[in-house]
Amino acid sequence: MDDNVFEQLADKYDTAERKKSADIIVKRVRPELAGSTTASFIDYGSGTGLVSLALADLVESVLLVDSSGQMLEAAEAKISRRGLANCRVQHADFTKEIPEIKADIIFMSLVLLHIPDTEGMLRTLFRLINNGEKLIIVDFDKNERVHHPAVHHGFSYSRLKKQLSGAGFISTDISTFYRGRKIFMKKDASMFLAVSRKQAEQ
Ligand SMILES: Nc1ncnc2c1ncn2[C@@H]1O[C@H](COP(=O)(O)OP(=O)(O)OP(=O)(O)O)[C@@H](O)[C@H]1O
Repeated sequence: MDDNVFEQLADKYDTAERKKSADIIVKRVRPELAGSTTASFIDYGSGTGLVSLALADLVESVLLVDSSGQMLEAAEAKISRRGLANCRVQHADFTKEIPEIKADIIFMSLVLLHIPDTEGMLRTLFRLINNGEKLIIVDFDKNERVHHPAVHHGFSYSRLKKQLSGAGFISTDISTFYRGRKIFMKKDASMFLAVSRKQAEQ
């Protein structure tokens, strides 16, 4: 398929709702990337790049990783149309196979909730982050109104912090930054941002 077809696919996937939530997330994440102009950045579970392509001007390079080839083809079409020379894509599912890649910052937005083994994923991400650098997670706060067999119903600060420290991170700052109507499985919900640090080599 040519770029045009994938742009149409992105248009179909990038609904008004998804764009709105991506805009809210981009606004919250941009200040976290101040001073990161030399950083390599991985967006794990990037989808079509709605969030990370809007962060690309703040970092040295962006690698969009997703388990869906179609999402990545749509992302690639956007990258080439916008001439984003520092962005590329990689097809991977870290729950199945972990590629030989490293980054200064790994970012994961509304993806951890889809991954059954939270601790296993956090340990994997820890290994891929360069010493002294960080993991940024955006996800939903724990929400008793949400019930779905394949999705975590959000995360509590205390449990997630424990899991992050179990994975090796030395510190985590978490804060809720947005509350919205019907944003999580059609239920009212809130989103948090967590920044976890990996110790610099001693
Ligand atoms: N294990 C995984 N590894 C890499 N990418 C993943 C994995 N699981 C999901 N993704 C990607 O993360 C993105 C978001 O996940 P998913 O498609 O399940 O949610 P969604 O369709 O956006 O639904 P929702 O709106 O409920 O979040 C998608 O681009 C998907 O391909």
